[in-house]
Amino acid sequence: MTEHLGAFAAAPRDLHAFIAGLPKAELHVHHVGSASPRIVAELAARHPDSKVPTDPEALADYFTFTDFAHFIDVYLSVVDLIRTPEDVRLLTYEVARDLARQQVRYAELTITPWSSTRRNIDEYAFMDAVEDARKAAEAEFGTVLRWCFDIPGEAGLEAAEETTRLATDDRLRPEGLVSFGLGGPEIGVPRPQFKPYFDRAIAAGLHSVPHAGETTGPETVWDALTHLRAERIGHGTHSFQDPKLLAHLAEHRIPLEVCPTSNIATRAVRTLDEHPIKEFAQAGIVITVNSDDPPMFGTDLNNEYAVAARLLHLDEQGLAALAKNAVDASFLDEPGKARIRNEIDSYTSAWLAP
Ligand SMILES: O=C(O)c1cccc(C(=O)CC[C@H]2O[C@@H](n3cnc4c(=O)[nH]cnc43)[C@H](O)[C@@H]2O)c1
Ligand SMILES: [Zn+2]
Repeated sequence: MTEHLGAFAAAPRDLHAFIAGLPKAELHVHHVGSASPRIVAELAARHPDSKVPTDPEALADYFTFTDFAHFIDVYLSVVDLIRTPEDVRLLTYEVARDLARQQVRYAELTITPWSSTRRNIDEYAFMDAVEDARKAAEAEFGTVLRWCFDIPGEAGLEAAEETTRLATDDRLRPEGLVSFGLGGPEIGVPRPQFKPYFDRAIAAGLHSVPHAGETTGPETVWDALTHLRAERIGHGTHSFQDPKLLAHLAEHRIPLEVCPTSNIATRAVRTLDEHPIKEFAQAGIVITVNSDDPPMFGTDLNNEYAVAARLLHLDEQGLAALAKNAVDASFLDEPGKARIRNEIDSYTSAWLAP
């Protein structure tokens, strides 16, 4: 079993406590990939024919991946556990609870609606379920959720068409939807083919946030910028291989949604010490730190901040700046951003006061 949370211990104890209480925003976290072992067990109990283990130790082994393709296979077995609107609501609400526990004030959750509608969940009931959970989470936990609907690229243009319809049809489109993404494997799934779908989503007012450069090289990031008009890049890990791209991302202030532990768990990067986050910082790129599929990768957002603190030699002020990067790069409205920025500043000042 991979034990990525071990990295958390590497942060000094005080920094660890500082991170735990720091108000944060999470910009790159997947809906199904956030199902905690407790939720997976509950869903599996509802649907006992599933092959997903429910025992936490067996689940930790099950969530150890040989490569990105293996990760997607396992991911889809968890997707198979979500069969009813009530499953969707439970998952969404419990994900919000886990985020709130980490002092996450705002999160953009990536949802793949096509995976649910193709499993015969009624599209209106699906939208009602996520919206109902969003409103309950905000009222009960104080965590504001917004949605990114993503195309599962490997599923092809039919899935792209359906995802675009679900994201742009005024009768369906949920109030919390702010952005449009592209996920799944990158190898053999060229980004330019999705241009017409992104054009429609952008015309409907959605922000463009495709995954790119996670498992392929910098040319995929260029494609995401040029063809999909990306405003932020999901991962962008392999951007470090192209100095011109690094300069472009820095100059145009296009944030990267960096997910360090995810890159190790899917074997996109060999070790945390080899992670290019340092090169991104040196190039002056706006870095946001995120958890991607936290329970599947044995991590959470607090751990990702601890990893970033270690790799970038950040103190409390540096961590507060990192947290504010995520707020600034988010699609929250200005008053909402100002509220979280002020909270970060007050928390940090109080922590550092003699
Ligand atoms: O739902 C299906 O039946 C289905 C059929 C064929 C292909 C797919 C997908 O490609 C789903 C991929 C799905 O994976 C999500 N995801 C989660 N973590 C990551 C990540 O680190 N990098 C890329 N994608 C990720 C993402 O939301 C995709 O839509 C599904
Ligand atoms: Zn992702």
